[in-house]
Amino acid sequence: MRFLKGHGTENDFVILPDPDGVVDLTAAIVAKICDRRAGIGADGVLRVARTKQSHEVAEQASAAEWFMDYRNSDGSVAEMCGNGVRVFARYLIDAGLENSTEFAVATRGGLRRVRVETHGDITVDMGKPVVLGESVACLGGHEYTGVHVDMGNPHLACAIGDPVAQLDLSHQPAFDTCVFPAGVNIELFNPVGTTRAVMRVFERGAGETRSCGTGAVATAVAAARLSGDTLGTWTVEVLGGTLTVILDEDTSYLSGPAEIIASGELILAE
Ligand SMILES: N[C@@H](CCC[C@H](N)C(=O)O)C(=O)O
Repeated sequence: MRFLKGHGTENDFVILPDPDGVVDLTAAIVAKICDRRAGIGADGVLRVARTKQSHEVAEQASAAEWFMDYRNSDGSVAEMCGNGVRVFARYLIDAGLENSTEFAVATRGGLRRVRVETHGDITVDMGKPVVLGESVACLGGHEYTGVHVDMGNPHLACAIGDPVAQLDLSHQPAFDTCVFPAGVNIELFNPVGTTRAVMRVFERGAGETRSCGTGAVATAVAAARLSGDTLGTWTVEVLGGTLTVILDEDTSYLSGPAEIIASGELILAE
């Protein structure tokens, strides 16, 4: 089958166009595609399906033609992926499947409106972040208290005093499984002033990635709380580049680059 490869601030995805809804994506197939040696290699898979044919999100069909069926690199299903939506939107435009500069994409986490900026970046309306309290992540013998933010998917965004560059994220930080029974994406960030944060992330189902869009918004929410605010524009620096997050009264926006870098033929054999 045909595939494309794309990334948003180096959060990378294999895109599988499936307009007729015929691809049966098992967890094993996804994990193999995402394997960086035996497969194409990616943080996740974006299956491009018609919303009206996708029973999980069919109620969004009147607003969005296309459903982003997102899978993590270990094959698990996730509700939302902020960078994924931006790369998905780039694919829809390049493929001529959307002709307007503003449209909606269906996700398991709900409808997300995207806008193509004149300078080429893609902005997503990420919805209003839901703050659900505080919890703790443990890494390298340290306990970091963070903010539990629901972005459609679960996040724990922890401010750390030291530069994030020295963290060892080769293993998942420990977290409270009673608070996060379905797992959690953990952001560790260093606030720099009142409008900038440097972030690293350990994603549920993928390990450390070079960027995470929902994680960048969760980080902005946690960083804003530290500076005694809840609104404003934040620059979130990740290993793979820079994202901009706007925290508004009613919603949040994520902006940044999104690129398609390759296409080819995938031989799907289990
Ligand atoms: N990289 C994504 C988040 C992908 C899903 C996440 N790993 C989860 O399981 O919730 C982003 O850009 O938001």
